[in-house]
Amino acid sequence: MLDKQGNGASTDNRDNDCAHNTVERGQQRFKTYYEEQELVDEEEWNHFWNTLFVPLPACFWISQSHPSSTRMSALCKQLEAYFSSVEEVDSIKSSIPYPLKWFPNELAWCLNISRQVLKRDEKLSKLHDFIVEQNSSGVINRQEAVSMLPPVLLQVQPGDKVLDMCAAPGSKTAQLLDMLGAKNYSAAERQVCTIRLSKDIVDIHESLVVANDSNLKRCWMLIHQLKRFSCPYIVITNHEAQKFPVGMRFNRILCDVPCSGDGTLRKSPDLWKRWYADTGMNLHPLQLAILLRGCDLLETGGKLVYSTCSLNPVENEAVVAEVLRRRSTQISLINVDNLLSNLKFRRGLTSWKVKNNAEEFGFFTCYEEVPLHRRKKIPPSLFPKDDLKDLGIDKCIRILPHDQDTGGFFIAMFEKVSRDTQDTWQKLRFDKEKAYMKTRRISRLISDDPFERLSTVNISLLKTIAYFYGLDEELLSNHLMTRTSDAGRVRRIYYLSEQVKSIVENSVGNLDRLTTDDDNEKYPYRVVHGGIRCFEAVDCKYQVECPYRIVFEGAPLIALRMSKRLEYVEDEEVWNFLLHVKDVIKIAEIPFINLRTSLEQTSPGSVIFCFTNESTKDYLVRMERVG
Ligand SMILES: C[S@@+](CC[C@H](N)C(=O)[O-])C[C@H]1O[C@@H](n2cnc3c(N)ncnc32)[C@H](O)[C@@H]1O
Repeated sequence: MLDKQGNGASTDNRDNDCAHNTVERGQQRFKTYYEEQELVDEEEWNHFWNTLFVPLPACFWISQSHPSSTRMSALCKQLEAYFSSVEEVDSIKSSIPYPLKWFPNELAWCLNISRQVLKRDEKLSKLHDFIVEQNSSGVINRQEAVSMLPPVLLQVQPGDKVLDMCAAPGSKTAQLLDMLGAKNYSAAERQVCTIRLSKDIVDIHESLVVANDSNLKRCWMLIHQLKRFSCPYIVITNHEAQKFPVGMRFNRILCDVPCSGDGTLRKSPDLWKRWYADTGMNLHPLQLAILLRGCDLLETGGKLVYSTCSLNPVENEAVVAEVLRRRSTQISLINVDNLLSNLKFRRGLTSWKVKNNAEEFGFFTCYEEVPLHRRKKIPPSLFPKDDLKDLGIDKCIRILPHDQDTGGFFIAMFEKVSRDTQDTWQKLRFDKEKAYMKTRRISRLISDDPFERLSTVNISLLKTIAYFYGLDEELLSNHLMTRTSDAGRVRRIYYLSEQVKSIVENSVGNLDRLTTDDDNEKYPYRVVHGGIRCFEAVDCKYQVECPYRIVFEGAPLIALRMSKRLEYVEDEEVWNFLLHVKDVIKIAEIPFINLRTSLEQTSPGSVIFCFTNESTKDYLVRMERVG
């Protein structure tokens, strides 16, 4: 291993220790590369370098959409005060929580202690258990501090159309959904089937969040991560972001591209042995293509955040500068200083060198130095040019690990200042047609069950549900969809907002119904998931009028519109009683006469109780009468 000064430190078994050697070589490559880039001043180097070997503090953000968020914020402040007053125990003293000053409303906190120590130190076991519990119940979300920055900058508002181009595993999408006001239901709430009746869910339908990732398995991770937000306006798509279908425009785009990730070396020291300058260079064309497509998908006046957890200028400034050149009349960089007061950051670099991989310690300073036979692999866009100041590259920001005890990160924020030029538009149309033809060819290979309107697949089922729950037939007809065209095989029924519906109706599975010459912007999306599940089939052993129950996620949305099987309850005792019902209870054993009578008069199927008492207001309980 290198010592903290970056010199080779000898260990007795070094020659035999292959793993150590590979780590050491990675560290040496990193050191040579970034010293050459003059990422930090010479006198700062040791501080920067040493920090890379210190584990990261544990950080989390508090979900503002969670009913316990106010309580949690207050608790963090109390903990801060309490820990500050404890004197004798070092591990406790050093774990004083502190709020991230740049995060709005003091909703993000760090403990001055790594996750590993928090796990191991017995004195901190209660704190550790508490954090794990709060994390699994969705009140807090553990995330590296710098990785919380892009959603903070995007400042999404209800009504926004948001695209997260490389979204998996979804920590930033979760933050975006939380900011949009999507309701976040805790595991505990799920267990007891209690949910908040959220009136604003009606008003936020106009929002749209498309979470995309090119890796299908990681799209499934996205579904898992995001399902705690009961949200009719989310779509998860599976595209290479650089080829994301053009047509629909977004006013907020997150472009958190795949990168070499050397800003995460503190969290994942394993990366040292895989650290090569080539990684960043090889990713540069993909990052450039994704960002270009992002800019093309942006509405005029819309904002896009480009981010990487890499320190490497070829993945950062070089990509941003090239996009500014190629879309010079349409986009510009935004100065983020005012949005991030209290955050220490460095301005975008205006000079860097490109690694010459033919030589161990060689660098090119300009494109002209690249031999002709290697120019195919080393594009000119990797190099700094004289125009960087004019392009405003200093508006990009780089967060260095030693400045405030974080990981490394890079961010550039763009605004679309004018519409696409005719040229860009022609090219996009061409891309679109190519994508359409290609998707047509491969569509038979994709086992993608298309979304179908329930009204088309099985209108009598729709009518049964509408009648049974007292729901408006027209509303259901407009929003309910299922993923089969076989009337007899409908198991899950989803509620999709208008915009989500229009996306899924343009999906690969519906390809045969699309045409490219349609001015209505038809293009095939590959939809993995959309909207919110509301009903599912039950295989009943007893007689039911409607064999479809209301599922947990969809209940707040559906309950608001039900005129049957919905009871308002004031008595707080009933609430406490229902919370503690385990599994099945006999109606005759219910100690509350009103509740008992009401259930006796209700036929089998889902029933929803809404609570009106001050302390339980806006919560509801979903129960099944099973016989
Ligand atoms: C840096 S991670 C994104 C992290 C994510 N934004 C979050 O906060 O949880 C990059 C993601 O990009 C995906 N990816 C890689 N190449 C892609 C491409 N061409 N188009 C879209 N996604 C891609 C990877 O599967 C990976 O999930």
